Amino acid sequence: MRTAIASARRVVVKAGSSSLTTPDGAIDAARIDALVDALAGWRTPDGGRGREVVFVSSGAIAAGMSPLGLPVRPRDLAIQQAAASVGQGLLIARYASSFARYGLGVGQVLLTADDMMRRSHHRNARRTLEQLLAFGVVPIVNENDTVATDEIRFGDNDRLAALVAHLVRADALILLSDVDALYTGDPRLPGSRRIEHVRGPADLDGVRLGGSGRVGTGGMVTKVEAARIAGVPVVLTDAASVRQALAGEDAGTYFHPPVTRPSARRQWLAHATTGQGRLRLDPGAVEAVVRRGKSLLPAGITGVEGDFSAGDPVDLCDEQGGLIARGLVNYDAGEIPDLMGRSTRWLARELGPEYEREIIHRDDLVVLANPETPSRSAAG
Ligand SMILES: Nc1ncnc2c1ncn2[C@@H]1O[C@H](COP(=O)(O)OP(=O)(O)O)[C@@H](O)[C@H]1O
Ligand SMILES: N[C@@H](CCC(=O)OP(=O)(O)O)C(=O)O
Repeated sequence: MRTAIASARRVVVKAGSSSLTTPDGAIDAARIDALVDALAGWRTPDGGRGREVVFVSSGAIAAGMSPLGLPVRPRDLAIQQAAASVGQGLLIARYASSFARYGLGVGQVLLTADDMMRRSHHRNARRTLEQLLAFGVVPIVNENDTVATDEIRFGDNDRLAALVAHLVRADALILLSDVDALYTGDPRLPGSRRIEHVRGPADLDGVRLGGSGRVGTGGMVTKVEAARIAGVPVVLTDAASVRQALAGEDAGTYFHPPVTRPSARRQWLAHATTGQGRLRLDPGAVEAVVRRGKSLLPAGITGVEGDFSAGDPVDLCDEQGGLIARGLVNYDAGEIPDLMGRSTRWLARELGPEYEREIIHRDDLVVLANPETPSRSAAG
């Protein structure tokens, strides 16, 4: 028994396009009803309140294919957006009538990656979701496909689901796909075995994470990444197993949570933001920030790139350009060259006491890489 899941009071459940639509691009009403049966049943086991579900639903583009006469999933962004516009309305209408069978209302919440990054939008989204839950309504979240451009899109909803789990401080995340678990390789190939538990990156050594099916987008790579960043227990399985998954039974693949859950602010900084510029640090500053949890001072900075403003998230890199941390910067990009390499005492004496402040305060910093392991390049 997975007790952390069985005792969860608030869960985020994400279903991929392949679980909600037919391969030719139409809503699969029977499967949606079956999924809603399971979610409504879990939510009100004894007709009472107290368990809450936030449902992240993909499938807008896929559901718009057949009505628009599109034989295959479109690649062109404008056609995808038109399909999403048609399909999203149909999906929500279907959820509304399906949940109505249980006397439950639904609320549509469409979000972009930019909404997750901007603190004020993020706060508003959280308030709305909390209010919907307080009304006993089931929020149904999707990416706002009609305004998302290729560069900033989530594309798949796996990462969005993990960010929504952060946003509502969910107890668990359930990812539903058209495969019942993560396998050691593409499950369509002979010899692939189900992985029951993932406790850390070592459990994924040698696992081949393939691409998506006919109507989905991210494949397994984005699901494993979502499980890595969720910060809570995650189950990856198929829609037919959602009841067992929510009951904490042995279904699909169970991703164990980290020993300590990061603060909401650090989760937001690490996973919902992108650096608006880069600061290069000397080895002493890397050591202070990564190992000693110190604030970043001007003395340890050797380079600055980008056109950011005070308050923006910026990436911190080591001398090789490897990404080591991200933080909310206290100065505009244009101010930093005059401060770099200087002690705070010198800056306060020469420029005034307001220049004594850190470049990034340690409460606004999150470490992203351990310098003992090769760091990812921040440029990519
Ligand atoms: N190692 C693996 N384990 C499980 N499934 C895999 C693996 N590698 C590739 N896949 C494929 O990933 C697909 C699911 O991804 P995707 O189509 O994006 O789903 P969804 O629409 O549910 O988000 C499955 O159909 C499966 O064939
Ligand atoms: N927002 C998009 C999600 C696209 C998609 O295919 O996602 P997924 O099925 O989760 O891999 C939609 O609703 O069509």
